[in-house]
Amino acid sequence: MLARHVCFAHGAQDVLHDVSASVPQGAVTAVVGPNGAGKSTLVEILAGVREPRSGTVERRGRVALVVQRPSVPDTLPVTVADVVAMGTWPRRRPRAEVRRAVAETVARVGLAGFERRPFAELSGGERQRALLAQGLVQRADVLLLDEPAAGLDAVSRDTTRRLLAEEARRGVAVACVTHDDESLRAADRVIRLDGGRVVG
Ligand SMILES: Nc1ncnc2c1ncn2[C@@H]1O[C@H](COP(=O)(O)OP(=O)(O)OP(=O)(O)O)[C@@H](O)[C@H]1O
Repeated sequence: MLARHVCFAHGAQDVLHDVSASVPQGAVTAVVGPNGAGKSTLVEILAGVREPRSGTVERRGRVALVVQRPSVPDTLPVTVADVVAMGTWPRRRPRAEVRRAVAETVARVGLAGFERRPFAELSGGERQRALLAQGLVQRADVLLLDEPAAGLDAVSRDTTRRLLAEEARRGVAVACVTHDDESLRAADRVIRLDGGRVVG
């Protein structure tokens, strides 16, 4: 995946200035920089949920985006298994295969036994892991994540890093916004943003 000369404005103000960056297959790319640097905006543009004001994004294959944990109404009647299964919606698969993939992926993120729990009843870190599972179950060619380790304990952060490395090993182009030094060290490549520009 390749972004070329991307500019993006929230309202009248540009928050990304002439950003060019690549997210190659088979590698984990960390997207780092201070608060407000434009990391989430860049990931949303790479994912195609926002359109650049100018510049281009070249995408190959299917893209999965893992958003930061959303707040959900307590009464929202969806379970962990439902949230993960939503990741299978873009590509129709036989029901038995969906069930198997959901169970496998829930276990990969360490949530085995939580399948029937209402999503709204999970802790913040558990929700984040369910959303990671929703991204992984898609088996997309590009996996984009906005701070997947935010609020996770050390063991879960470690699991998340290992899962992203596994995805990269099977050829996925992984890009991950992070503030965490361990994730930065574990990444194969880095896109460093500051003030909406690529630096360093
Ligand atoms: N919906 C919005 N409307 C107006 N400005 C916005 C909006 N979303 C983000 N911004 C601004 O765009 C800039 C980049 O925000 P972005 O969320 O991409 O930064 P970030 O690097 O992901 O920050 P953080 O580390 O705090 O998550 C910031 O100055 C922010 O205030």
